[in-house]
Amino acid sequence: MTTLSAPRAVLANVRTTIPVPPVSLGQSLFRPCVHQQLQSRPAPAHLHRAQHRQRATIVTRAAGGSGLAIDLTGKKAFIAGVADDQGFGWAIAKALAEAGAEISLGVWVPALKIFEGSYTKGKFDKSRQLSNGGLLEFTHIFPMDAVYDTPEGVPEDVKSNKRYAAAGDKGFTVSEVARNVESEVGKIDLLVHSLANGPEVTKPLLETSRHGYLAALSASAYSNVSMLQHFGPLMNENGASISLTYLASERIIPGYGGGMSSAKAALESDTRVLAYEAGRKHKIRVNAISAGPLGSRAAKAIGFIDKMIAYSYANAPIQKELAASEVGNAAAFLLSPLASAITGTVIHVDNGLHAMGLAPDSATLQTSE
Ligand SMILES: NC(=O)c1ccc[n+]([C@@H]2O[C@H](COP(=O)([O-])OP(=O)(O)OC[C@H]3O[C@@H](n4cnc5c(N)ncnc54)[C@H](O)[C@@H]3O)[C@@H](O)[C@H]2O)c1
Repeated sequence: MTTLSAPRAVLANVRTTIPVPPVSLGQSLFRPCVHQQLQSRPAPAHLHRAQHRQRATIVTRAAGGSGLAIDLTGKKAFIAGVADDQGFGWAIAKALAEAGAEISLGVWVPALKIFEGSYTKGKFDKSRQLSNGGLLEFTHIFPMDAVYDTPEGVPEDVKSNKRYAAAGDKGFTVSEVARNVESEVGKIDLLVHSLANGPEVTKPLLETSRHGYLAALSASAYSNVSMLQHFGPLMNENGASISLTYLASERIIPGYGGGMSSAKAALESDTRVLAYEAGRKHKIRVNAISAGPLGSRAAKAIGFIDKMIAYSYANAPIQKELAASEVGNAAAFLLSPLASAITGTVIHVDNGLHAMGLAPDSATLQTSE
């Protein structure tokens, strides 16, 4: 395990060398055929224009007392669910770094080699730029698989899988990663769960198997319980955690299947119960962000993210494409002392789409009586 001041230094010391074929990122969610289809489809022109419009930065220090700053200097964050620079996890890492926090990552074992390779080759260098001229650094990177809690619970075929075997003898289960974080990073202040997986996400709930449903719940909801269970004891008082959820938990979103809507509903319900339990036990806060659509790697695998982005643009109160950085900034606020009285809450960061009860662009509304 390592302290990373430059990509090469960072990744040279990462404990794992996991040989993975280029498209092995989560076979269930990252299906190359769907991905390619989406990449070849041009996005609507207004989306290109809107894409980079929202790039708010976090002021790490209030200049001359003017303004309210998010200051996380001296805070240590652990973020599970970063495997490239396109998703919410990366944007949250960046926002927390802008605010001065030290960041460690838990990277999904099957994605680690690719992440490591891209990082080392400088593929993320542009997105690592911080507003102070520095670069986003990760002090430690831990191999992790959030569907396993203890080594005893890892099936034999996973243990013997070469990618998992290469993850090293310190382990990748949630309890082992928590132990590794404690010994190599020390106590942490901020915990981020930015991961989800549902092997049958493209199937309607009515056609979802028991196995697929429970797998979605395990990877996308119980993983958060497990993280708080194992990381809670090593969090400083007044620390905070967040997870990422989606509107499909509370409204019908056809196409978000495989039990993923159920998993997000569980995640949100758990946010309330865990806020109480972890609040009393560890004096930490627990919240969730319900994010609008973003064309992340995971979302592209679902198959209709471009349409969801266009739908949101057409129908949300604020007509612009959601930038991952907006979720990052909201996360930085929720994790900061500025949100010290906010816990057990799901905050929508979706340009207001959740508040709509009618789609203004509906063809039905255009027809004359
Ligand atoms: N993209 C959207 O439109 C959208 C909208 C609302 C909420 N979300 C949520 O945001 C979170 C982050 O997703 P994203 O869209 O940024 O995509 P992403 O692909 O950047 O992140 C998902 C991450 O989960 C990791 N992962 C999958 N299974 C894992 C496991 N068993 N153990 C550890 N890590 C695992 C992947 O490696 C990946 O890094 C998810 O909870 C997702 O449901 C996404």
